[in-house]
Amino acid sequence: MEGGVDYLADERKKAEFDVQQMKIVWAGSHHTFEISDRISKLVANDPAFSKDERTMLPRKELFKNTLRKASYAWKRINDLHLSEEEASQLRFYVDEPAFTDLHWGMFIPAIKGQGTDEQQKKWLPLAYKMQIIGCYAQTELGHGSNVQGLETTATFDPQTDEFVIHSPTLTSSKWWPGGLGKVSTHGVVYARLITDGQEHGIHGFIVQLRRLEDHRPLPGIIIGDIGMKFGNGAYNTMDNGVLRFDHVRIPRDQMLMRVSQVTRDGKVVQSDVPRQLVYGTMVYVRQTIVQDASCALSRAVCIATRYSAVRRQFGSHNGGPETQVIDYKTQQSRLFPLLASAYAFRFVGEWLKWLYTDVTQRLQANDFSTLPEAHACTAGLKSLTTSVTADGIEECRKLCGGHGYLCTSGLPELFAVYVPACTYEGDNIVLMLQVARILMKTVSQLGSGKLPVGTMAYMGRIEHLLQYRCNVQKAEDWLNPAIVLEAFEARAARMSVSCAKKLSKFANPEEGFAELSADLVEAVVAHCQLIVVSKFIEKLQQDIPGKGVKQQLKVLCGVYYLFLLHKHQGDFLATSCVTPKQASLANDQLRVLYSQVRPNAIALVDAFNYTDHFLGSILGRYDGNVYPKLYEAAWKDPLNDSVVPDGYHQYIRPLLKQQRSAKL
Ligand SMILES: CC/C=C\C/C=C\C/C=C\C/C=C\CCC(=O)SCCNC(=O)CCNC(=O)[C@H](O)C(C)(C)COP(=O)(O)OP(=O)(O)OC[C@H]1O[C@@H](n2cnc3c(N)ncnc32)[C@H](O)[C@@H]1OP(=O)(O)O
Ligand SMILES: Cc1cc2nc3c(=O)[nH]c(=O)nc-3n(C[C@H](O)[C@H](O)[C@H](O)COP(=O)(O)OP(=O)(O)OC[C@H]3O[C@@H](n4cnc5c(N)ncnc54)[C@H](O)[C@@H]3O)c2cc1C
Repeated sequence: MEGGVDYLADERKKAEFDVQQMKIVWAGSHHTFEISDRISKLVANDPAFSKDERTMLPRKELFKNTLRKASYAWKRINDLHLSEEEASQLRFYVDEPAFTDLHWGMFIPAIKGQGTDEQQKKWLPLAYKMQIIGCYAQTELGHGSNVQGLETTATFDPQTDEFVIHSPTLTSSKWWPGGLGKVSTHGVVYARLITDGQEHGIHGFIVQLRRLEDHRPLPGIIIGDIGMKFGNGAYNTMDNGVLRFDHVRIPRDQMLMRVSQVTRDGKVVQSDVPRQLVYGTMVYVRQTIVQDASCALSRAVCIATRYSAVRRQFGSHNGGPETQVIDYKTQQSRLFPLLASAYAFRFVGEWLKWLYTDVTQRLQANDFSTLPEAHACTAGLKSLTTSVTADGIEECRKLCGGHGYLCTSGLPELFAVYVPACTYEGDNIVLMLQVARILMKTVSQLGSGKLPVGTMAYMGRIEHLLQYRCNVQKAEDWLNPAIVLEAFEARAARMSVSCAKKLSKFANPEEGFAELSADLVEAVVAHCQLIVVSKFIEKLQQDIPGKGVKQQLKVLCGVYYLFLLHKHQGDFLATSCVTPKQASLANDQLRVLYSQVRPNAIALVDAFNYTDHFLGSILGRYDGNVYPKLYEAAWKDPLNDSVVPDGYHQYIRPLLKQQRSAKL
């Protein structure tokens, strides 16, 4: 709290659990809580990281300001000798998309994942010290989703032992890479490998783009920013770029050679690692995006929940206070499922991080068996969580009524920054269709004796799930996790099997897949929701200390799955996983759970431990002092710098004068 009156104090007193312990559950551990708490305050208390005017700055100023912040952040990281974990938290709490995200988040991971030991030894120290700044240059003007369709070429020249990087067409121009437009000195550039006139698929190459002396593009390189993007401030702090190559030469050892090598005489040698590792950086980032989803959604929910407790409309009796809008059942039924989803995504993100770490360790030991599971889970969960989060932020804006539309609510910028997550790192539909292929393959192999593993393991009980009948008889039965899991498993399995049956009727499976793709996406959604529900339930099986903490999480878990059951009851009914009566009981139980969330709502968002700086929202202020601050902020708008606006004499006065003379 920043001092002064706490207008939400009464709300905080209603909490039935230990908020401090919940903060630790949210953070993941005492250790991560301590770091994120300390670093978020460090950033919040430093005026150099202020975000106040961000939505009002013209692009050039905005961008320069981002450069200033990034350079200052780097200075603080070094001055304070921050660890890698602390440094990454600092960049997170600075809360401004910048070239550094791509440098640390994709360029370095690409070299780590696809470079040989020797290449890592050469390039990583330079990147870690930021003596070079890198981006991830994959997408082109003509192709993003279809990576195999990229047109940039990397042709081996045996005479000079070099690759010639070239953009043969306009559509082969690299287009979108963050950090490329104005900052990066280097890029991991994805191009079509050609040796001896033969094509060998897409590979990554480290290419220097700008001179280190004066930042000018190297010969043969055309480079710039692709222009303004959606929203004020928002993602416009990022220099997403365009890049063309005119026969640019790089040494042979700058092809990332963990997956395939090109020998001195131009032979392509495949390692024993699968080709899909070329896509490994995307798997890594998709996993981080799931964790980011819980951050973005929790942030919007925190704003909407606090404001809903402050805002009052209607319902005054005998001159008493009006009703807090959070007490309206409709408000609760829109807000609390999002609150529950924020927690659900936190836990599934935690699990996915574990899965990714496990897969990485296995890969290092040349065990590639869990790669398809990692691909399916990261692709599916990235799609599910970003879609729900983007829609959820917009719902939170609506939950804040008119004031939610003001930039000072923080919600418009949050939405504008967040919404491309549905597209970048793989368009959500394209990724869901990847999962659909894996689901269909799993179903088709069920009779072969090959047991499905990991998150698909439930398919191994297909006979049982096809015969399953839900035995809920009263509303409280829906609080039994075993019953819930079976209902979600049966729904997902039946939807997949139904698609597989339809698919088998097509003579050409590819045509069938295309024809049924909308149904397949629905089956994937059911499968991914099952994963999130099951990971939430698994979390509840852990030892969770703190008075009332586990109980609150149980309530939120119930809200999460019963809301899904209610929203998708069409699926559950159509697959006969529940009866209309059972669906109605689920909804009755959901209402009971909403009333249990209500007294704890403010404490549940306090548990995110967000500073007012990070939230960047007057409506979401910790102290709930909304109206005076909204009023104050309005006067800070540049439009209010003068009482009579610029342009009055040119445009308003002649207009008014003309109307007066017309009347006369
Ligand atoms: C503050 C934040 C901090 C850190 C985070 C940093 C940054 C994140 C923040 C913001 C993000 C900012 C920018 C985003 C950057 C980008 O957007 S980079 C560009 C991303 N581009 C994409 O995601 C492209 C999407 N397309 C694809 O992935 C592929 O083209 C495709 C998978 C859709 C299709 O590829 P194909 O080669 O045609 O494959 P296929 O024939 O369908 O499949 C062949 C087999 O390979 C398997 N497979 C596919 N992908 C993967 C993978 N990634 N990993 C493992 N395996 C994979 C597939 O299952 C097939 O397997 P089979 O067994 O059936 O052969
Ligand atoms: C803010 C932002 C930052 C980015 N940063 C980077 C970066 O740093 N580096 C980089 O390389 N790239 C970056 N990208 C590019 C991004 O990865 C691509 O835009 C993304 O992968 C989607 O590809 P696309 O643009 O080709 O979409 P398209 O594939 O053209 O999608 C258009 C529509 O077609 C549909 N569609 C496409 N294929 C299919 C199919 N097979 N079946 C059904 N429907 C289909 C999609 O669902 C979508 O509705 C960034 C993009 C954005 C918006």
